[in-house]
Amino acid sequence: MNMKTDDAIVRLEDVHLSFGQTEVLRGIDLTVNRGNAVSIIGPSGSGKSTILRCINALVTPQRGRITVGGTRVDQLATESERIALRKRVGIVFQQYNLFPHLTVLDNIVLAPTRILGVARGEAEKLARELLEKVRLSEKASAYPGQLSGGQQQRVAIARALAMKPELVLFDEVTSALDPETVGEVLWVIRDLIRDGMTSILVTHEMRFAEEISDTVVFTENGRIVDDGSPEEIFHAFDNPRIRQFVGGLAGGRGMERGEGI
Ligand SMILES: Nc1ncnc2c1ncn2[C@@H]1O[C@H](COP(=O)(O)OP(=O)(O)OP(=O)(O)O)[C@@H](O)[C@H]1O
Repeated sequence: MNMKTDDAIVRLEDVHLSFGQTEVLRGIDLTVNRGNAVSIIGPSGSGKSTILRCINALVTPQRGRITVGGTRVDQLATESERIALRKRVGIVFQQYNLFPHLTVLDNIVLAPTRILGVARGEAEKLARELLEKVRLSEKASAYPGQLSGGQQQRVAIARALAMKPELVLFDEVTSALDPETVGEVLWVIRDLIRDGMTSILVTHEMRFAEEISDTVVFTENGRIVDDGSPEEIFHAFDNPRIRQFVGGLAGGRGMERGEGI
């Protein structure tokens, strides 16, 4: 059992964000406590990925407050402040973006040595521990092109963890994978969450979200229209929109992308 505590590590308050004329976030309030896992679900284009990008200072909202571990993310003024934040907040994307000319080990060692100034030997030791954690010890000397999509994504997760982040954001990390490699990536994430890693996940994998989340948040049209325990969101079905959305996903993979909703 994880040690769950009540202290918030992430807090979004009335966050509004537009790209040009398009209002993408329309007043998001979200609190994530240390050691918890929060899944964000909802139709395509509802703003899920944008919420993660706000937390990681990849985009800046026009209105509202975002706090990560005491830092006002919405007020970061310089790129070096944003980089400092990103050392503490890992993010894993749908596309793994590993360096193809570097071995798996070197991909993981790169950021701790270059950005944090960790000694090579120490960074390598941690990288090997992380490879064990993501069940890829035997691939340390391989190049990304020699790995399956699922294996590359697990390396990308190890790379994020090598920075020893306070929390990790997972942005649809299995959406680009072959169905047979999705499970191995989800197992790794589940292990991390069980170990107490604070995590926010945008996912279309409903069963996974149900299994691993402390809280599930449902977004639509840039708003959080419901949130609660997995039991409340997936089974109580007070909200007909969620019932329709989750029910629709049972219809096939196309529906998982939110099509036809
Ligand atoms: N950089 C950008 N410039 C302009 N519009 C953007 C940008 N990023 C996202 N959008 C738009 O913002 C809206 C929300 O996008 P977002 O990726 O957050 O949705 P999502 O809920 O994660 O969708 P999906 O499940 O399809 O990934 C979409 O209409 C998208 O086209």
